[in-house]
Amino acid sequence: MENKKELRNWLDAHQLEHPLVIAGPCSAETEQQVLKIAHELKDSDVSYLRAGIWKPRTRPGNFEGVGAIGLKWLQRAKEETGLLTATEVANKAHVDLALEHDVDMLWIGARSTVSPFIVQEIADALKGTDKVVLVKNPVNPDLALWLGGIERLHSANINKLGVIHRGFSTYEKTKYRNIPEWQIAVELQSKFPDLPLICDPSHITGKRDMILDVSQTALDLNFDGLMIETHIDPDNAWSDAAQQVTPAALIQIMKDLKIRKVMDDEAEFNNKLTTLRTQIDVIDHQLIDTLGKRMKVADDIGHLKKSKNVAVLQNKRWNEILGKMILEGEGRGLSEEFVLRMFKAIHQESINHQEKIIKS
Ligand SMILES: C=C(O[C@@H]1C=C(C(=O)O)C=C[C@H]1O)C(=O)O
Repeated sequence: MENKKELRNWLDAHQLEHPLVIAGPCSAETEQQVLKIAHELKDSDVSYLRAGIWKPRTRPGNFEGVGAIGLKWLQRAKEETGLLTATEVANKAHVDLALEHDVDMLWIGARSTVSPFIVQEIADALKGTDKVVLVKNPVNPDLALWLGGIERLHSANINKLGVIHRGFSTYEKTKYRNIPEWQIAVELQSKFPDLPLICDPSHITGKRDMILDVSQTALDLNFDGLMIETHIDPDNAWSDAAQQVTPAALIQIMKDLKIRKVMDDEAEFNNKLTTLRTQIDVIDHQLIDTLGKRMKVADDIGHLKKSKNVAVLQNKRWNEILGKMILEGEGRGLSEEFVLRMFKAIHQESINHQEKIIKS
């Protein structure tokens, strides 16, 4: 699949002056709950009312969604408020029911995107549809798998496509529920600049008080829209209580978000930008040059180790370097996380160089 301008058509047709907003409860719970949320969101920036009807839960025994009856509640919400509707589908039966109930936007969840069999089944069931279909990233940070989902839908003649970035699972405990790994979304944008890209800060953060901050980052990275879980009584929600916000909080988030332009034509701004970018280019050149020099020293160490039959990995020395560099980084405004990532990558390259020498 190639990038093409038309990929944006369905989004442009909304003629919005703000990011696309998809909001509503994690799960549809009762008809009254769905209708109340819809009415509270009716006059906001929200275009699509979302609600989970079938909920894929990590472990059995939790609330797994109300099922098809919830689609009738969405239909009624649309009739009463004019909001378009959106829900997750995970197999052919879901697709058939969603289409029967005229759901306007369907998305494939992160746990389904990992399975090409499931995505293909959904693509076949949706063949040629004029509904909007969005693909959430797979739970593991695999851009090819994510794009593979889009390509399967595209091959089934579905033209109103988009992607949702909901973060990636990790075994490590972090401040996020699912770490954003923004560079994956940035890479996706550079491959498909016209494919609408939506951020789901609710699943990235898992916590309502971090949603504004992550939404702002997404907009600063040129995301086209936001999907935010919204509930009239978040603390008593039947699923994902901690990450849902009230409709009033959602409206406030929309007010607080700063929408930035992609570029500005003013000459003075552009001159300054060019000067600063020239500085970055020079520094990047120095970085590569310095790294090349460091690897040459690692090669010399490799030869030395080979001559005395000494192991490549030297944990004590390595941990000393890491400790020192974290401190030095701190003094220069570099986060521990960044210094660790960067030096782990450098260490791996150094090991690869020495391995090559020792094995030769
Ligand atoms: C270069 C060495 O080999 C390995 C690579 C290191 C590095 O690149 O800094 C540090 C320790 C070793 O694990 C060394 O032993 O000093």
